[in-house]
Amino acid sequence: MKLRVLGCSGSDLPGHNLTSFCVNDTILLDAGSVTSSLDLAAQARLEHIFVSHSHLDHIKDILFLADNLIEFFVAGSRAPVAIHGLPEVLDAISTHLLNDTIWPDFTVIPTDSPVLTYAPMTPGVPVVIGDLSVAAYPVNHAKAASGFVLWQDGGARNLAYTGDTGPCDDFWKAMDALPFALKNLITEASFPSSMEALAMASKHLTPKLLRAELDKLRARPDIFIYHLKAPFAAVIVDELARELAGYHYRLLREHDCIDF
Ligand SMILES: Nc1ncnc2c1ncn2[C@@H]1O[C@@H]2COP(=O)(O)O[C@H]2[C@H]1O
Repeated sequence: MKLRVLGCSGSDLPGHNLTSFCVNDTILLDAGSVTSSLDLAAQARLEHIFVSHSHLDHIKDILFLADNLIEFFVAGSRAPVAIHGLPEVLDAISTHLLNDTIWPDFTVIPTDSPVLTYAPMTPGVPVVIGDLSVAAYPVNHAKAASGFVLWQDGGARNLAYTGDTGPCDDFWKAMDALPFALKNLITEASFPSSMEALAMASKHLTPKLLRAELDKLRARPDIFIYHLKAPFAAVIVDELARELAGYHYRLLREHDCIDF
């Protein structure tokens, strides 16, 4: 599976795009920076959006994407873009965002061929899209949040994405219980270790907390780190080098294109 980084920052600043990854040109993992990263033709190829949680930095471009795509739906010529996620996450988007107050409800317009549809996920139950399977596993962030595991070829190729998360046990237990060995992990390091109290209050990780989380895993995947808060990035990078000594890891960058 080909993953393109549209945005991987924990901050919205020039040169720092909010979280969004594009998989195989048709699937988004989160939608923080889609419409400013992909041209219209690329946006029109999108068929599925997997939303980890309902914080604005992970969903805001669902709004602008829906508006951009309406011309492709007038004739009823294609299926709606499916928004996948935990029921609580989709309820939050429906209640607080696509509610005809903050933004038009593109799940009912155009009436004969809506742009968007909700596809609630049950944790651990895969959504199958061609030869790719995607399953949600709860993490510790916001009111409700999940990461996702994506796999192909019976698990021979696989990737887990935690989304934003603070310390949690269940996600790591689920990763070790997968019927295949986890090979790749995208996870977060938002704040420096000196800001652990804020990280815990906002349900995020520091390099020190991340190390403790990784030590819960029996699997030893390659690690890809995202969601650094830009003002603290230099410190976080230094701390990661110390805390993750012995782990194979790299920092994600916008425009990275990785074949998992
Ligand atoms: N209790 C808190 N105190 C200060 N900042 C917070 C708190 N909770 C959340 N935040 C900030 O609000 C942000 C919302 O998006 P993030 O989860 O990326 O990161 C979060 C923190 O930067």
